Amino acid sequence: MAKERTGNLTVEELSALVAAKEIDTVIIAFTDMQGRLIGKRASARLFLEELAQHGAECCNYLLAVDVENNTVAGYAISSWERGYGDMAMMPDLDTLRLAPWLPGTAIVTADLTWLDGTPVNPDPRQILKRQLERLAERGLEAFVGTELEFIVFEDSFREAWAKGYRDLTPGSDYNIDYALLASTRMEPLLRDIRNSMDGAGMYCEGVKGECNLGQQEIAFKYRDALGTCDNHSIYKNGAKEIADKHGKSLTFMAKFNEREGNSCHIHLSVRGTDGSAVMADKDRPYGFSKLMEHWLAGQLATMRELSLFFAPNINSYKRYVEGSFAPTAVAWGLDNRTCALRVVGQGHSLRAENRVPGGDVNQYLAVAALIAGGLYGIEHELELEPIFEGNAYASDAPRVPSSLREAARLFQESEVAVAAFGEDVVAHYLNNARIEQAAYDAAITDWERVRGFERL
Ligand SMILES: NC(=O)CC[C@H](N)C(=O)O
Repeated sequence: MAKERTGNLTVEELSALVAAKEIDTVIIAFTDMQGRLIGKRASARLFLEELAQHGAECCNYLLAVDVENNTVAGYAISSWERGYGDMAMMPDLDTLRLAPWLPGTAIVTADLTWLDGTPVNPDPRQILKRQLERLAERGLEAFVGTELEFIVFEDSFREAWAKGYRDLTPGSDYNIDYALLASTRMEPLLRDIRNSMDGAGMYCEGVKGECNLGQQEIAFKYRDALGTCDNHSIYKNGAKEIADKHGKSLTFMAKFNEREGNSCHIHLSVRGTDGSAVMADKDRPYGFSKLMEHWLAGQLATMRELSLFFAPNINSYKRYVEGSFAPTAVAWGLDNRTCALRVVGQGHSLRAENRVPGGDVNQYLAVAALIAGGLYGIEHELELEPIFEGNAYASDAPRVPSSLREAARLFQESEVAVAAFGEDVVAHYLNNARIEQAAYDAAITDWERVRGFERL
């Protein structure tokens, strides 16, 4: 059998590529609060000689700025008072990979630590790792798939910026759900993204058109939760870099216009660490084990209070529109796309698809929240509410929060969040939400001018 080419690299393989002058640059990267891939490019030689073992420093404000990279107040770990010192990006060498769309470049994902080696608690990757440890303490392991949708535009990123993101030309002129013809026009870009990600160690399953103009979804095979979340950031950043090379742009924002939004459905299945199908029991209703019932019940019970981690931006909440395939009802159903939790699969693959996150989600935080919710259900042996059948948009089920303000208030009152993530992490992300809310409250939008300038 031919050796599977994965795109992942060992340090020895990297050394050989550096010696052969095929790789000269290593990007050391982490995912920030906003879900962006952040880091530095290092000479591959320096990486091999020093950084692989000792890490690379970066300013600790990288976990304490807003989207505009403004220094903003209210963070315990990072401030003018503390002198905005350094933290370290410690490469996780298991994540070393080629980045075939960047000449001569490899990428490694890093954990953030203080200079004494202790973890930086608000680092999204560490937040997820702690929840994975809690699962492992119960003999459980999570497998995850994230399904990012995005919208392609003919305009380059710089043209789109210069136009204030108005009057852009989408990659198609009509709804292209599963459409092959119009998607073919985008295929040079889409294929480049897919093949590049395969070459970076991901298993790309394919691509399909979606409902909005120019909207697409590239699917990747599920894998261990941490691996999927690491891949997610590399893919998201890489897809934009590749679009840029093609002179086009694409966006993952949750709701670009009043048509269909960009989702990031998260599929999460749980197995015993011994490989057993702990969520399935064919002799019980729907084939769910008691554990599965508690797990789903916990996710439903905590969905509203943890939604800040599913929907982190002002814009995220505009996606929750009746009849848009984005959920509004906190309910579960079997293969029911009107419910927030859509249960699918069987045996090992029996799982809930959480339809709440949009393309703007920070995947580490969302998966951490799903695990925290599920564990809460297991710990308290919560009973699963009856299945929802029919159109959940028209139901009286509790609603997904309708604004960042509401989500932040619920998160602030959440005992589950404090117990699972720690007070410092909760305070950190509440500060981020408050700052984003304040920036929005201070902004005067196009919508207001169009309505008010002449007519009011
Ligand atoms: N494939 C789908 O179910 C579409 C999802 C929809 N685009 C959303 O924003 O939720």
